[in-house]
Amino acid sequence: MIIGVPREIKRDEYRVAMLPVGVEELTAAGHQVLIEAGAGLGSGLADHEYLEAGAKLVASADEIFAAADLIVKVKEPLAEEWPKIRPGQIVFTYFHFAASRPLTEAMLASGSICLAYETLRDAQNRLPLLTPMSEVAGRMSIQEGAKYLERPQMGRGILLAGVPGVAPAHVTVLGGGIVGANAARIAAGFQADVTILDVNMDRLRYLDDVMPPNVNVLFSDRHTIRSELKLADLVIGAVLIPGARAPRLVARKDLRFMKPGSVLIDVAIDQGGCFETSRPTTHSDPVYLEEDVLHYCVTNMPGAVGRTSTFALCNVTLPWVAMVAASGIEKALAKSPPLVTALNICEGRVTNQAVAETFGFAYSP
Ligand SMILES: NC(=O)C1=CN([C@@H]2O[C@H](COP(=O)(O)OP(=O)(O)OC[C@H]3O[C@@H](n4cnc5c(N)ncnc54)[C@H](O)[C@@H]3O)[C@@H](O)[C@H]2O)C=CC1
Ligand SMILES: CC(=O)C(=O)O
Repeated sequence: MIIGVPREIKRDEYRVAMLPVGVEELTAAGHQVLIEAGAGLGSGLADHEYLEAGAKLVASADEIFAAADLIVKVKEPLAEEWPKIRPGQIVFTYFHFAASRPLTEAMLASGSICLAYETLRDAQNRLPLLTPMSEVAGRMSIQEGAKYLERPQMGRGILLAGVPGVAPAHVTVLGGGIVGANAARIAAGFQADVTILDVNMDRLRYLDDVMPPNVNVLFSDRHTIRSELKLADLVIGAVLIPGARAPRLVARKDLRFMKPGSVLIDVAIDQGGCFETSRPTTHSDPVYLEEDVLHYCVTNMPGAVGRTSTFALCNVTLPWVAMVAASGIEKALAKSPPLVTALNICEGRVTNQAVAETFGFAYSP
């Protein structure tokens, strides 16, 4: 199979979808890997490392999209990439379809086969291709939150840890999954006073067992969220209903409960965001004020720490790329139930129920 790895073109995206070791493994298995020149530079991976591993370096994304049977990417295809995607071409990447009707319509029209990292579920019901980036974003959310709580960054001038005689910050984490648990652990390490809210009681019991003593867990409902907003200096939005648009847990009118200069980090923005006032931002221009509350809504947080994130992502994606390349898409889907859960769009049909329901499209199981 011909596998193509284009350079990511999303703003401030420094990840690449394949490591040189991946190229070596795939070429040893008889496949050809095309990589766009410079694709790895943001992650500190030079072209010659890919060449030495057996890749063919190509000058433009056009050549990759024209030749490859399987495109392996990091972020969702952007509008300028849509016309390059061909009927029957397999595209394996983060899509987050529920956050974008235009992207969903474009991929339906392309006739391509869209495998989304973020919905692939393993036999234990986990999301193994989302997890590493959620670990990165969860940990990063606290370092970004700490920075934007500083007064020169428009925050309320709060040190997460406090000092002897002055209380630490209160950090509220909405959603206690991978992002939430990683955020809570880092915030707790900073000595902040942390609360995690979730609707899954088993998850709350687990978090209660494993988290340090400065982390409390609460059931997530409207009243508890409102009480937390009154206390919080920093709120992390980390809820997920796989495939679906993120539930809106905080309305604009709820922001009046918050202290001016407090900070919201909406990690769930890639699925549309869990605050009514969230809108996507970039690493170059990450924050804005709404109702005196600072919002940080970067859709590709791990992109800023490209080297860490590229290794973490490629470690988990390579076996799936290798499987699709070895078997072809039909056989791979037939033998791998997890791969079926990654299939969101197939040659003009929506094959993920949550995506179909989000936009009112017919669902083709
Ligand atoms: N902005 C970015 O760069 C990145 C964003 N993400 C996003 O972060 C989000 C969270 O991802 P994960 O932690 O991996 O998901 P996860 O599935 O591990 O955790 C989500 C948690 O939300 C909980 N939840 C659902 N509805 C809730 C509600 N109404 N109230 C409270 N909790 C609720 C679930 O029970 C679950 O524990 C996803 O949208 C993911 O795509 C992940 C990585 C990078
Ligand atoms: C999960 C995701 O969309 C990202 O890592 O950018």
